[in-house]
Amino acid sequence: AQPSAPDPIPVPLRDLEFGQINFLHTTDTHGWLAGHLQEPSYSADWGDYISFATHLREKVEAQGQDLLVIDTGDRVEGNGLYDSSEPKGIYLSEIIRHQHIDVITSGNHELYQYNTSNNELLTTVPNFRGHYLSSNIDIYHPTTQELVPLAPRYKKFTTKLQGIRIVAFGFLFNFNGNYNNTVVQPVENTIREDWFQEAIQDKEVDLFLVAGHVPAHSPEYRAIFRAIRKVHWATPIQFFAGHQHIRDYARYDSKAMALASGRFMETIGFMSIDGLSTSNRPTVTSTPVFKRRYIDNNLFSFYHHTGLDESSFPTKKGVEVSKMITEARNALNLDEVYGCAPRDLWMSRVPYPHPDSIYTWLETEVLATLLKDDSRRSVPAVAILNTGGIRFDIFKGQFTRDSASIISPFINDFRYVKDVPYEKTQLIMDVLNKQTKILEMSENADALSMTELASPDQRDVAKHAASNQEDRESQLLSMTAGSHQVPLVAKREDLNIIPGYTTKDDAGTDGDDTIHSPISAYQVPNCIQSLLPTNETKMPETVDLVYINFVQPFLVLAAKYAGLDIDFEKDSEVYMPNTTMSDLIRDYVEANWKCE
Ligand SMILES: Nc1ccn([C@@H]2O[C@H](COP(=O)(O)O)[C@@H](O)[C@H]2O)c(=O)n1
Ligand SMILES: [Zn+2]
Ligand SMILES: [Zn+2]
Repeated sequence: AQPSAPDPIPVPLRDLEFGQINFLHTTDTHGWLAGHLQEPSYSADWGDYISFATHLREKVEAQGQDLLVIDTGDRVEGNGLYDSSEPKGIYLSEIIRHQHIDVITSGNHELYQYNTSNNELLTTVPNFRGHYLSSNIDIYHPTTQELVPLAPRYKKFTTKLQGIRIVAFGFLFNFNGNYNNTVVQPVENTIREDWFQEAIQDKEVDLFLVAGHVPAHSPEYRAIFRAIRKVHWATPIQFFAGHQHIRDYARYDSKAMALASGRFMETIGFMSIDGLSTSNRPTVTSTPVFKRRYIDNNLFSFYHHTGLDESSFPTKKGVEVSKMITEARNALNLDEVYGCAPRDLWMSRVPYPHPDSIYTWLETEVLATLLKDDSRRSVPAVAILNTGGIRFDIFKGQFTRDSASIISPFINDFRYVKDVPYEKTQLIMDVLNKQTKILEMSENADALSMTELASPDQRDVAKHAASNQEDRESQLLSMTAGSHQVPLVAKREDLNIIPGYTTKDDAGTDGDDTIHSPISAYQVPNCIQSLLPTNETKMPETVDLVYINFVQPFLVLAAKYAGLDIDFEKDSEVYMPNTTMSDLIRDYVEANWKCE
């Protein structure tokens, strides 16, 4: 762990249940390779994860079993370790490569910017040659301009000890917000291509492995499941999922499961399968047994699951990588203190609006006081911000350079359109905040989902049904009941129960390794707004409509719905040039949050 990371708290744990093949899975790490420096439950770093995977591999291999390590993308954007370097990501790529990863894929964040996807092609793919898979992404090569697959479409391999014959794919969900140097083919089209159909015709396969930056419960994974089942009615399929930033597990049938392992290095997903027919043992006919576990990323959990301790756990490589992270953080000055937060500000632990809501704080304090273009000082404005642009809570205490990247990593401009009737801006807000898909009537027929504007974990509305009190209480009850059904090795009287994940998924409520008390979660809107004041006291008739540029494609549709004829490409201009949300937050913190 990093020198300033808090010690983990001893808590009751559920064991891992191993099988013929075992998996460790990360997704949506978004640069958090240092772990969480303000939260003991997630305080292990990438070096610790390397030690953990090494020991777990030794442990299962000693039993004649296999271990594979998977990562399903969104490794970039969201933490100072990635976003603070110039160019971005120079330290991150060097650190990540030290983990042995058997199957690795791209997320959408690898594709938003021209440089990020090129960095995948020129650095990450070669670093993980033979392991990086990209079934539905092509890229215009930066030197030849030729459209080429980002990485091989699929691979077939046999595991070391069990001789399990695996055909593996690497998918990205149907993403259309990529920069124009990449092409993401819809999954439903990809699975009709010859290479995919040939790959799934193979009869000598014991397991299909579909790794992807795709939600566990999604039309894309259902389509892949159906395509494989048309040819192989009974071959087991293991999906690894991501993008929604939630812990989740989907059961497609008795032999096809999907595991999603959260976000931001909070969770190391574990999966095992037993009872597979293999090249070594071809005759097993029973239904395989799938087990899943969401491991809290901290040393207490790692020691427990490996049976090791403070002195026997660290490996040479793990310690070296932890040191690389410390050195990178120092070189980037990530601990530089901008101010001290007087209280916690939450994304979804409190309702919105609320005095402790980060969005209420942004609306009423940050945007209202600091967002103003010099040339538009006398013009009132309504500023619209997508809640998904805000990525994490603010904890009471030191607010650092790292915190600024963590809360708001994106280089999004503010733009504006002048003379928009105030009433229409409110209609636009209503449309943006509907949880609907809108079909663009113009030249392309892509559906834009307004929920893309929100924080990723807000998109699965069903999951958030769990935010109401009744459901939380029943979760707590079933969690306690569940704890009787699985081994609870570390349950001792002196162990605390602390707030954290209490996951409910298709296999029940016993997936988390750590028994936690629940945390409240409330739905927040897709977009928030701030009325930027002038000296005028009465409500203006027309305003500047100011917005974060990420919102523009959605705004185009919402404005049409509101009956406005605005050509956003032509009619909008940059508002407060060279200013990002992160800059405004930093300015606010420096001016208002003095440390004692
Ligand atoms: N420039 C950007 C890019 C993304 N966002 C927000 O992030 C969401 C995607 O995040 P995942 O980690 O789930 O892939 C996206 O839907 C936006 O809400 C942004 O605000 N600005
Ligand atoms: Zn993500
Ligand atoms: Zn994503």
